[in-house]
Amino acid sequence: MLTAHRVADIRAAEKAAAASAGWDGLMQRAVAALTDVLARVLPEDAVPIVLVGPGNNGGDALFAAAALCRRGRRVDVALLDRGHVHEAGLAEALASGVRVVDGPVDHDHVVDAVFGIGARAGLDGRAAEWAGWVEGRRPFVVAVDVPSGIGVDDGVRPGPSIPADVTVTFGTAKVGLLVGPGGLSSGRVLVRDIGLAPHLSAPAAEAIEAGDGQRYRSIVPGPEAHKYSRGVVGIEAGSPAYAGAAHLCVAGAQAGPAGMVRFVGEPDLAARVVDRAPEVVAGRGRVQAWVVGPGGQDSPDPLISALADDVPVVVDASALAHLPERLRPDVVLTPHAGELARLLDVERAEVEADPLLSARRVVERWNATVLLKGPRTLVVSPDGRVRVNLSGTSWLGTAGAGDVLAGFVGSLLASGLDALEAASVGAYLHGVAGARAARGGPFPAHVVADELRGVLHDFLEGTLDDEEAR
Ligand SMILES: NC(=O)C1=CN([C@@H]2O[C@H](COP(=O)(O)OP(=O)(O)OC[C@H]3O[C@@H](n4cnc5c(N)ncnc54)[C@H](OP(=O)(O)O)[C@@H]3O)[C@@H](O)[C@H]2O)[C@@H](O)CC1
Ligand SMILES: [K+]
Repeated sequence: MLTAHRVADIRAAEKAAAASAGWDGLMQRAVAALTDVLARVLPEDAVPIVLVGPGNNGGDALFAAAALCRRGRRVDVALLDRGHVHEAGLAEALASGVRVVDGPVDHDHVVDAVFGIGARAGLDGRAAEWAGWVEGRRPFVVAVDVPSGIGVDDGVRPGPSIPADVTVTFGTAKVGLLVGPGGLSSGRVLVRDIGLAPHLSAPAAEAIEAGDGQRYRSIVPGPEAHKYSRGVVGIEAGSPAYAGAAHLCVAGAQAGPAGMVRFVGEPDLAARVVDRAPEVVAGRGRVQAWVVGPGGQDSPDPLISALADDVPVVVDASALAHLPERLRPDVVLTPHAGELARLLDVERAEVEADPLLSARRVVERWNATVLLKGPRTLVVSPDGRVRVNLSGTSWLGTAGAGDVLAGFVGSLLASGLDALEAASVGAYLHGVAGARAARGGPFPAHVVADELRGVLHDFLEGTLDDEEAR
C-alpha cells in the first residue's frame, strides 16, 4: 500500500525522527536518495538546471547538485532569491563546481527545488516565469519532494506550477501528489525512506499497489464454499435505450468473486441477459449486495427497493438522481465528476479543481461511501479513510467501462469486503484490466470485463506486475 500524509503529520514525524538522527542527518538521507535518483534518470551527458528556492527543499537539491558534480557531472543552478538560500548547500555546491546561472535557457533537464512541503499553492514572480518557461519548452522535470506550485495537502493548482515527469518524495507520499490536478502533475512518484516511518501517524490517503493482493485473500472461496457462501449480487440495470449497460454490468459482476448474479429488470431485457449469460438467475431473491442504476430508467424505485434489503448497495448513473435524504456507509455512490457536480449543485470544473474536497462534501451530506470516477479515481469513506487509484489508462474513458466497474464492485461487496475496500480494489483492478486491454490499442468495454478475471487471479496470487498496473 502506498501511503500519503498531510504536511502537519510529516512535520511532526520529522521532528520525532530528528531527535535521534538530527536535522542535518535527516537532510543528508534525503540528499542521498535524491542524488541516487538523479544519477539514474538524468542522462550522463545532460547538463540539468536546478531551480532553487529559499528553503530546505532548495538545500536538498544544492547538496545533491554538489554530489553529482563530484561524480564528474556538470550541473547548472539558478537561485530564486540570492538573499534567501540554504547557505551551507550553496557553499558546498560552489565548492564542488556547480555553475550558478541567471535562469533556464536551453536546458532539457530540470530539477525543481523551488518549494517543498513549505509551499503555498500557486507560483508568482520569478518562480511563475520559470513555470512559464517549463510549459513552453517541455523539458524533462524531476521534482524534489513535490512539484512546486501545487497544494501539497490537496493537489489543487490555483496558478502556475511546474509539472514533473518524476517526483522524488521523502518518507511518505503527500496527498497532493496523488489527487486532483497535483496528482496529474507529479509524474511517477518515487517514495524514498528517510527514517520517518516509525513516527508517522495514520495515512491521510492510501493507494493499492500490485503486491497488496495478500490482504484480500478472504475473498478466495474456502474448501467448504458454495455459491451462496461466496455471495450473491443483485443487479437492476439497463433499459430499452441502454440495454448494453445490463450486459456489461452483469459481465463485471461475473468477473468478480461472488458465487451468483441475480438480474432484476423488464422481462424482455432479463431474457436477453440470460441468453447472453446463462448463469444469471432472473428475478428477485436474497442477495448480499445490490447494484442499481447503470443505464437504468429515470426512476427512484430500484434504489428504494435495494435499500430496503439492508445489504450493501452500489448506486450508479440514473440511480444517483434519486438519493434519499441520508444513506449508510455501506452504500457506494459511483459518480463521475459531472454527476458529482450535479449532486452538489456546482460546476463540473469546481469538482475537477479539488476532487477530494468535493467527494468529502458528498460523503458528509449523505453519509455514504463515494467512488469518484476520473483519471485518479477516489474512494472516500464516512469514517475518513481515503483511497486514490493509480492504475489505469486513458483508453478506459470508453462507453460502458463504468457499467463493468459497478458490477465488479457489487461482486466484491457481495463477497464480504467493506465498502471502501470493495470500491478501491474494484477501481484498482478495473484500471489494471484496462491497461492490459489497451496493449492491443483501443478496446470496447466488454474486453475490460474479460481481462478482470485474470487480473483478479494475478492480484490474489501475488503475480501482478507493478509496471503493468500503472
Ligand atoms: N525538515 C526536515 O527534517 C527535512 C526536510 N527536507 C526538505 O525540506 C523541505 C521543506 O523545507 P522548508 O520547510 O524549508 O520549506 P520549503 O518548501 O523548501 O520553503 C519554504 C519557503 O518558501 C516560501 N514559499 C512557499 N511557497 C511559496 C510560494 N508559492 N511563493 C513564494 N514563496 C513561497 C515560504 O514562505 P512563507 O510561506 O513562509 O512566507 C518559505 O520561506 C522538504 O520538502 C524537503 O525537501 C528534507 O531535507 C528531509 C528533512
Ligand atoms: K520542489
